[in-house]
Amino acid sequence: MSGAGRGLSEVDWRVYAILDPDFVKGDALERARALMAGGVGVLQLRDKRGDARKTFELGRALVDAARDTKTLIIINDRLDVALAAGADGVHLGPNDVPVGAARRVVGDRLIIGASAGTPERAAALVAEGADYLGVGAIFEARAVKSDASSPQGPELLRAVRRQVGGALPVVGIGGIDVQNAGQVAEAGASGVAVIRALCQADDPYAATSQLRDAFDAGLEPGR
Ligand SMILES: Cc1ncc(COP(=O)(O)OP(=O)(O)O)c(N)n1
Ligand SMILES: Cc1nc(C(=O)O)sc1CCOP(=O)(O)O
Ligand SMILES: [Mg+2]
Repeated sequence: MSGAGRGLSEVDWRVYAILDPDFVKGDALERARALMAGGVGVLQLRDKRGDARKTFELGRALVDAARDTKTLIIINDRLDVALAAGADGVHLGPNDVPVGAARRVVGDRLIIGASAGTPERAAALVAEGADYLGVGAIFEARAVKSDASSPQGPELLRAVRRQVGGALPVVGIGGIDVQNAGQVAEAGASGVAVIRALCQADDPYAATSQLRDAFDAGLEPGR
């Protein structure tokens, strides 16, 4: 059960927005509100340059803004900030607190997401207690994350699904947009995690539903 009382099975993973203040056009909180109105199921705060206080303050504002919505709020990297801000969860990568250690501290109080770049890593993270996986880089993403892997293509998602089965949500990440979201759905992902496609869209509300439609189209049989 998440910090806000929502169970994992109630979450709509199809559009997972990552709000990164370094890439947001305009005001971050205003954009977050538009994304929530557009129906993003998950919104991650990825604040790579803010200090803990600044991330806490924006995180807290996002938690307040999400209160009467179905959007889950996740904090990137910082377990302490996720707990203090009352977020639903934390997303942990290879340079963050290990998933198993985080799980021992928070039990079921937080959803714990983790980054997997290979099927083997995905299996290890599931064993450590991850609730969902972010898998990438699917397409080119080094303009946003300088240490992202070279593009692995949707085949990486297929390989991760073969390894971990359907037991937990798996979102693709890296260079995903309305043009290629369908390929990510076809490869077995539960959703698409995106920065530029939503942080830089002129109309974030419309962009959210376009991305969801593109993802859904990839799920249609015989496509
Ligand atoms: C949903 C999702 N998947 C992967 C990542 C990447 O996390 P990480 O590898 O820790 O890299 P940074 O984003 O912290 O630079 C993510 N943030 N979200
Ligand atoms: C934060 C992040 N993680 C990645 C990974 O491969 O783990 S790629 C990436 C950047 C995603 O930004 P955009 O949607 O604009 O490509
Ligand atoms: Mg990280």
